[in-house]
Amino acid sequence: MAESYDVIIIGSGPAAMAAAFPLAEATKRVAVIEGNRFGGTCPNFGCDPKKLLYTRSETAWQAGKLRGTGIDGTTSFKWEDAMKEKNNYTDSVYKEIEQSMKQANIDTYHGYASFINEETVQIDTITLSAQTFIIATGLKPSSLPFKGAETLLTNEEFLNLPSLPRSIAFIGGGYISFEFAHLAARAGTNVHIIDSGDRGLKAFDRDHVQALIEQSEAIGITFHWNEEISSIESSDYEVTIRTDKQTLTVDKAVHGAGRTPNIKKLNLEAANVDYDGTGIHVDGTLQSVSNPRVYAAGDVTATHSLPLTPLSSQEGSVVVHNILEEQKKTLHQGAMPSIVFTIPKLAKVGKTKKRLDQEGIAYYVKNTSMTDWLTYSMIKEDQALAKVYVCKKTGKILGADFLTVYADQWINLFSLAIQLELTTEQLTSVHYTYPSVLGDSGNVLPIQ
Ligand SMILES: Cc1cc2nc3c(=O)[nH]c(=O)nc-3n(C[C@H](O)[C@H](O)[C@H](O)COP(=O)(O)OP(=O)(O)OC[C@H]3O[C@@H](n4cnc5c(N)ncnc54)[C@H](O)[C@@H]3O)c2cc1C
Ligand SMILES: NC(=O)c1ccc[n+]([C@@H]2O[C@H](COP(=O)([O-])OP(=O)(O)OC[C@H]3O[C@@H](n4cnc5c(N)ncnc54)[C@H](O)[C@@H]3O)[C@@H](O)[C@H]2O)c1
Repeated sequence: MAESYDVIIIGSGPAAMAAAFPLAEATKRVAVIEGNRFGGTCPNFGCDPKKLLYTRSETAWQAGKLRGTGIDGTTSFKWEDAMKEKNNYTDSVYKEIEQSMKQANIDTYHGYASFINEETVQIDTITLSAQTFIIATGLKPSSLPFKGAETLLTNEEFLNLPSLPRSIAFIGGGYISFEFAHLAARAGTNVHIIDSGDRGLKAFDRDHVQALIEQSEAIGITFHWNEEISSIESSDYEVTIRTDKQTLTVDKAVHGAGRTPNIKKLNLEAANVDYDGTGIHVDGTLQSVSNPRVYAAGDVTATHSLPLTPLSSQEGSVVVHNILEEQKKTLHQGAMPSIVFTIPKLAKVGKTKKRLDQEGIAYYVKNTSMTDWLTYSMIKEDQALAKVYVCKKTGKILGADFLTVYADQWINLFSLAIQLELTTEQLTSVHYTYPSVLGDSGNVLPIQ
C-alpha cells in the first residue's frame, strides 16, 4: 500500500523549502521528493556557486584596478583554485539541506516523481499518496531547434568544470551567458556570445546594456548578434558551431539560451493538472486551475513572474498559507529587483521607460553618470551609471536602473522605496552615512 502524507512536495529548491519547513512545523505530515541534489538549482547549480566564483573574480578585478596605489603584486582570478572552494560548498550544502529536513520531521525521497493518478505519485518502485501536492520542479535548459543542441554544456556542467578551456562559446545572450562569460573571460578564456536576437538582456535598460556590452568587449568577449545557429558538432577536443553567417570552432559551448518548465517527467495528465510550455496553470492563490488538490510554486508556475529565488520562496510561502488557512492569500509580486552579476553589475527594479510610456504615466527621469564621483573614482571604476524614474504627479519613485559594481546596494534601496511607495522627498530626508554608496542617493533623483 502507498505511504500516505498530508502534503507531498515535488522538488526541493527555494519554493519547496519555503513550503516544507512551515508545513512540518504546523504538524503536517510532509514528504519532499528530489530527483537531483536537495536544495534545487540555487545552492547547487545557480545563484550561490556562481556568486562564490563571482566574489573572487570581483576581488581580483578590484585589486588589479588599485595596483600601484597601495596594493602590491599581481592578482588574478584562478578558476581551478576558486573551483576547489566552490566544491567545498556544493559538496556539502545539499546534504545539509536534506539533513535539516529530516530533523524537521520531513520525510525525504530520492528520485523523479511521476503521477499515477490524482492522489498518488511513483518514484521508481515506491508509491506515495497525499491529500495535497505542491509541484515545485523549477526550470531546465530549453530544447533548441538545431542539430547537436543536446551536446551543449548546461549551467550544472559549466559550474563543475575543474579547469576552463582556452575558448568557450555561450549560446544566448541572457543572464546566464553574461554572468558565465564574465567569469570565463576574467579567468583568461577567449569568449564568444552568440544570440539569435539583435541584443541581449532585453528586460534591462537599453543604454546600460550597451555600456555593459562595451565593457565586456574590453575584457575580450566577442558578441555575435542576429545569428541563427544551424548545427553544432561536438568532439572530445572541439565544438564547431555553424550559423547563417559563419563557422566558429571553440573548445566548449554552453547553453544560455533560455530555460523551460521542468514538467516532462511528472505525467501531469494522470493528475489532471493543466499546463503549457510556460508552466503549470494556477489561479492567484497558486492552486491548479484543474485539480484543487494540487498547488504549484516557484519557477515552474505559469505566473509570468521572473524566475528568481526570492520570488520562488515567496510563492512557496503563499502556498503554505493557502493550505493552512481558510482565508486564501493571492500572490502580490510587488517591484521585484533583478541583477546580473557581471563587472560592473547591471540591475533594475520597478517600471521601465517602455512600460511607463505604454501606461501613459507622466514621469521625470534622471540619467546620471556617477563615474567621477568620489565613491567610484576611489575604486577606479570605469563607468558607473544611474537612471531613476519618478512620477510627475505624486513624486513617488517608479523605477530605477544601475550599472556599477555597487548596483546591488543601489537596487535594494530603490526596491524598498518603490515597495513602500516613497517619494523623492522622503528618500532624501533619510540620514545616510558619509562617505558611502547610498549617501549619494539625493544626487541620482530627478529634481522636480
Ligand atoms: C546559473 C543560474 C544562476 C542563477 N542565479 C540567480 C541569482 O543570482 N539570483 C536569483 O534570484 N536567481 C538566480 N537563478 C534562478 C534561481 O536559481 C531559480 O529561480 C530558483 O532556484 C527557482 O527555485 P524553484 O524552487 O522554483 O526551482 P529549482 O531551484 O529549480 O528546484 C526544482 C527542483 O525540482 C527537482 N525536480 C524536477 N522535476 C522533478 C521530479 N519530477 N521529481 C522530483 N524532483 C524534481 C529538480 O531536480 C530541482 O532540484 C539562477 C539560475 C541559474 C540556472
Ligand atoms: N542573476 C540572476 O538573477 C540570474 C542568473 C542566471 C539565470 N537567472 C534566471 O534564469 C533564467 C534563464 O536564463 P537564461 O540566460 O538561460 O535566459 P534568458 O531568457 O535571460 O536569455 C536567453 C537568450 O537566449 C537567446 N536565444 C534563444 N534561443 C536562441 C537560439 N536558438 N540561438 C541563439 N540565441 C538564442 C534569446 O534571444 C535571449 O537573449 C532567466 O530568466 C533568469 O531569471 C537569473
